[in-house]
Amino acid sequence: MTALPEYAAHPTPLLDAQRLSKLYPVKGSAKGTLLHAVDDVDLRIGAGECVGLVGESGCGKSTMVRLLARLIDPTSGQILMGGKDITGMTQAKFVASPDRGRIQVVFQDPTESLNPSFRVFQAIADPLRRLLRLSDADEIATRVNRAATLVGLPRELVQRYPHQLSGGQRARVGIARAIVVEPELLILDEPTSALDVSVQAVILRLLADLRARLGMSYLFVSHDLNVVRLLCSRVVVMYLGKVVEVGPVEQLFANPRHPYTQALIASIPDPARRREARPRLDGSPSSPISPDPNVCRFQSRCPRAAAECVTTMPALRDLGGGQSAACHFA
Ligand SMILES: Nc1ncnc2c1ncn2[C@@H]1O[C@H](COP(=O)(O)OP(=O)(O)OP(=O)(O)O)[C@@H](O)[C@H]1O
Repeated sequence: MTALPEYAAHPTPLLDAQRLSKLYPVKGSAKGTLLHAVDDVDLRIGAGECVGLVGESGCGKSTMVRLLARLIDPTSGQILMGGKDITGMTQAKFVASPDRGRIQVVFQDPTESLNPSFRVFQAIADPLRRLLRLSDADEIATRVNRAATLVGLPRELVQRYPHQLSGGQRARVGIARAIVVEPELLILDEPTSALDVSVQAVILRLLADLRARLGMSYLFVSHDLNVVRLLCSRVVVMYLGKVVEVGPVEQLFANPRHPYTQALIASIPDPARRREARPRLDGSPSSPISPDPNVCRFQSRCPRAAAECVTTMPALRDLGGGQSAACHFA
């Protein structure tokens, strides 16, 4: 796919994937039949930029994540990190290279990515030892404690095992493990989909805060367009292994060009329609605290018309301070 004009805003991208492909043999089919899990994809992420990657299940998002983090080798194509080709070496060599710490991934299910026999401290210290080859105990402790504080993990939890934590706390440990090596790019692969809705909102706000504080770039992979709209400035839409549309988030939502993007946006639940269909429980249209969990309690003070509210997650609308910190229009 040729570069689109919006890339011009990032002339020297932090990450520049060029014509990236990953082909898998199809089991049970005629010999030589290949599945194009990722098919000739260009993707650029600017320094400090938050890019959303969306698409339906099976379109190739996770394969893209694994390729970009060099967890698997591409069939063809190049990945440049700060202008340096990181596909020149095999995945096995990349793991041992200093570039490994520049890209970190927060996976979907924190439980799966945490070693059950590691206490939280060990879990966060592990990438420092493995990727940065640190061995000084004081330096490791300082860095682990700093990362734990940044993600809001209380000190007393640092000596616990993963099974002694809540889902939200485990998610924080997963994020701390990723940021402890101070990556330039954080890839978030559906980071909240395994969490309760109320915890999702808190973790999304934490991620937004961390990006603002640490200046990292994010690739935010999600099937939830509302969340992508809240957090990202640019969106990449994948369909059947290909990128079919790229654009600034508001432009893409206002004027989707590709039929698949149009269908994705049309499938977003319309909160305004739900509100009309459902009678107010207290019978009072002006009640400041809505009993309807699908109606934002800050709606009366919101500069946007109710129909324009992008947030369908009730808890995300309810983060306090008169207007949600995560609200796109706050
Ligand atoms: N190791 C593999 N071997 C063979 N096929 C694979 C492999 N990994 C992924 N695929 C196939 O590649 C395609 C893309 O899979 P991928 O997991 O990247 O999609 P996805 O968009 O992340 O889906 P989901 O949102 O459900 O995780 C799918 O058809 C999948 O079956």
